[in-house]
Amino acid sequence: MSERTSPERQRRNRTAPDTENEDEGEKTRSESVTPLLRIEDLRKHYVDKQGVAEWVLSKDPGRVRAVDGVSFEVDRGETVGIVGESGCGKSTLARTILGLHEPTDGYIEFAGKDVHEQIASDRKRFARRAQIVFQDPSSCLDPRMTLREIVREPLDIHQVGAKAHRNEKVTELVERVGLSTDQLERYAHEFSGGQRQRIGIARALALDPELIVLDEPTSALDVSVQAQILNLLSELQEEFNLTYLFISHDLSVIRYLCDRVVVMYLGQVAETGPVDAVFERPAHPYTKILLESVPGARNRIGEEAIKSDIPSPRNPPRGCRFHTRCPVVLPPSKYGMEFEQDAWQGIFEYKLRLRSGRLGRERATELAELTDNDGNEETTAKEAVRDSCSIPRVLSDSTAEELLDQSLSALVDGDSEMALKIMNADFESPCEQERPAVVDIDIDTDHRAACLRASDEEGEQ
Ligand SMILES: Nc1ncnc2c1ncn2[C@@H]1O[C@H](COP(=O)(O)OP(=O)(O)OP(=O)(O)O)[C@@H](O)[C@H]1O
Repeated sequence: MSERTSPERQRRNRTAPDTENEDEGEKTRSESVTPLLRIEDLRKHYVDKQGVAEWVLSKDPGRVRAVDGVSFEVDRGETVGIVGESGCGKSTLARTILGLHEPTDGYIEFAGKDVHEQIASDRKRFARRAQIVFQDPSSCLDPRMTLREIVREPLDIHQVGAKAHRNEKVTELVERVGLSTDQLERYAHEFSGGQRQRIGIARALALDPELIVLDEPTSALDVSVQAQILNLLSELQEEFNLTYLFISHDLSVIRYLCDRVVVMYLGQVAETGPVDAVFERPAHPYTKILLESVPGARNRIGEEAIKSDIPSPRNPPRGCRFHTRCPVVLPPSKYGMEFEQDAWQGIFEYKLRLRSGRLGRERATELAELTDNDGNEETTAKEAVRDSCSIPRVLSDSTAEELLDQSLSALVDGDSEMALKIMNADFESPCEQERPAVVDIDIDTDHRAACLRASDEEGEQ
């Protein structure tokens, strides 16, 4: 890892928070330079209740590592996007930041102060400063309440001003989000999806928050309605000096709305930086795949473009979590970079298939039967396995060739365990061993990625 001071650290150094004079509503000098939100090595693990029997018997029930060591910052007035496939921990991250989940470990700072302490001393005050808008507003809009009551509820709970003032504020908010005051006595179910989302936004704005977490706020809406809501969010941000944390699957929406983006993979940060830098010069293989798999305007994550299914956060791969799907896994250092990349990817694919149990003697025989080679049975099966994993018939490195051949022989003899043992001992990628640190790609723009290839390049500079 670089000896240089990371941008995060540099920013922190110039901000020694002077929070003593921080009266409610008063912005101190330090607030203007301190990031509004600072997350450091945040973890949120759920107790895994899947398989109740196992859970009851086990003294150490399994854990779902939904968020597992995430660090980033959000400056005031910024919009930071959180993107990643379903299940990578985006919502858990958002809810933990807002204090809706207790973190397992790590630190969350809001306006220069520990969120945990802020919540412990005055949960209501923190709730006024940080609000959330959910994907499906219906889930949090009580069907027995009218539009007026829904938007007024936070003001009532927090006892903001007299009743007349609250009603006045409701009218202003309703008009500001593009709804009509004629609709104030209507119930939530009488509104369309887009209108319900406007209600959710008005409600989130009621307490004049500084931060709004937008959890997939437009993904349930039609494209045209989506654009209207995004425009509304942009206008509101400028008008009320809001900071947004914007969670989405949709890369085109992220690019449209966000200043910076955090790409998450299995509970960890894969890459982060300004949207233009990350979209135009992605440094992490996962980001590249996400971007390549989504041509056209509506850039949704094309999971089919990635080699295999996403592993479970219950049992994430060790080392780099992306190594089981990565198309550019590093070759073992003992073979050096002379190992042809294509050949190495084939060898690694063979190893992953062995490890997952997708490849055994039976499968090797099936593959051999599909070929029209009627030579020696063992040779045919070994060649069929090589072909199916795109491994050249002969590797240029003679030691590697000998070891791979031993593994293939064990496989076709029915000893998959030995076949895997050889591969584990002699073909272990650094990506399986080492969790990559998040390193600078471009220190000036705060573009960073967690990939051993990026670390190697940084080390060479
Ligand atoms: N209460 C819970 N108990 C156990 N596991 C949970 C709980 N909530 C979420 N998870 C698991 O944690 C992981 C992360 O879930 P999370 O909802 O944060 O992901 P996400 O990226 O927001 O997904 P999506 O885009 O589908 O909303 C998933 O594997 C999920 O099944």
